[in-house]
Amino acid sequence: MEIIFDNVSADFQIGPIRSPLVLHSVHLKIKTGTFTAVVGHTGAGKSSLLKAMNGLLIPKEGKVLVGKKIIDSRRNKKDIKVIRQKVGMVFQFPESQLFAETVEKDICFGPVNFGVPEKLAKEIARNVIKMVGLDNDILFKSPFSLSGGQKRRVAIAGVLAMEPDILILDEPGAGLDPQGKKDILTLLKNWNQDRGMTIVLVTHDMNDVALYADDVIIMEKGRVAAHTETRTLFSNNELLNQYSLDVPDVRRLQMKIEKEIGLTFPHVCLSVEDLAEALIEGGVV
Ligand SMILES: Nc1ncnc2c1ncn2[C@@H]1O[C@H](COP(=O)(O)OP(=O)(O)OP(=O)(O)O)[C@@H](O)[C@H]1O
Repeated sequence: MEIIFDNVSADFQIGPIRSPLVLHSVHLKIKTGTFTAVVGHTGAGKSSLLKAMNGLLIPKEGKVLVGKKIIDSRRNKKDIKVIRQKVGMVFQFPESQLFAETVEKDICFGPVNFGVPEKLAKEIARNVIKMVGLDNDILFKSPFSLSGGQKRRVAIAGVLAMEPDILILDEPGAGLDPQGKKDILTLLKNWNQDRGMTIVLVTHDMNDVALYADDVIIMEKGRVAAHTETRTLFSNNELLNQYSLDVPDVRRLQMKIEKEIGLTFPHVCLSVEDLAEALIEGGVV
C-alpha cells in the first residue's frame, strides 16, 4: 500500500485558533515495501508529516492518499478510520501510553475496540509478542514491571496488533541503550524485508539512516526539501551541506581513506561490511 501526498498544506487547530502552516505544498510518493527515513532539523515538520499519514493531521489543502482511501479537508470519517488501522503510528516514547494491568490486555485493547472478538484478539497478542521478540509469558505481566526496551517492544506490539500494512514511527530508538535501539531497528528492517511492510521513521541519527533506510526524505520549514535514495544522499555533498546534514561514521572513514591514500571506491559505503568488502576488492587489505 503506497502513501501519496498531493499538494498537501496543513496547520494545527488549537481551540478556535489555527497555527501557522506546518506543512507547505507537500508532494510525495512513498512506495509499497520501502523503508524511508525522515530527517531534518528540530521543528522542520517531521512529526507533522507522519501525523498527516494517518489522519491525525488533516490537510487544509490538497489530499493524502493511502491506497484508495483519501484524507482531505472533507474529513471522510470512514476513510480516516480505515487509514488509522492500515497505517500504524508509533509515537515518541510509546511506552508512556501503556495503561492496562497486563501486557495481554494492553495489546488486545486496540483490536477489541475495532470489534475483533476477544478470543481472536488474544491469539493476535500471542503472534505480535513473538514478532517483537518477546516470550509468551510476558503477556501476563504488568507492563510497568518491564525494562525500558521491553516496554517499547510491547507498545510496538500493540500497534502491530491492529495488523497495519504500513508502520510509521517517531524516533523509535529514542531513550534506549545502543543495543536496545539496534534490536528495535533490526526488527523493523526484518519486517520490511521479510514481510514487505512499508516503514517510515523519523530519526536524527545518520548512522541509522545509512544502515536501515532505502530512501530519505529531508524536511525543512514544513516542506519536502528532497526525497532521494540513501546512497544518493550520502554521495551528494552539496545536498548534505545545504541542509547541514551529518554523514554516517562509515562514510566519514571512507572519505578519509579516499583522501589519505587516493583510493577511488566504486560506490558510497553504508556499512562496515560494505567498506571492508570494497577495501578487499580494491586490494588495499
Ligand atoms: N500540536 C501542535 N499545535 C500547534 N503547532 C504545532 C503542534 N505540533 C507541532 N507544531 C508546530 O509545527 C512545527 C513542526 O513541528 P514538528 O513537531 O512536526 O517538527 P519536527 O521536525 O518533528 O521537530 P522535532 O525534531 O523537534 O521533533 C513546529 O513549528 C511546531 O511548533
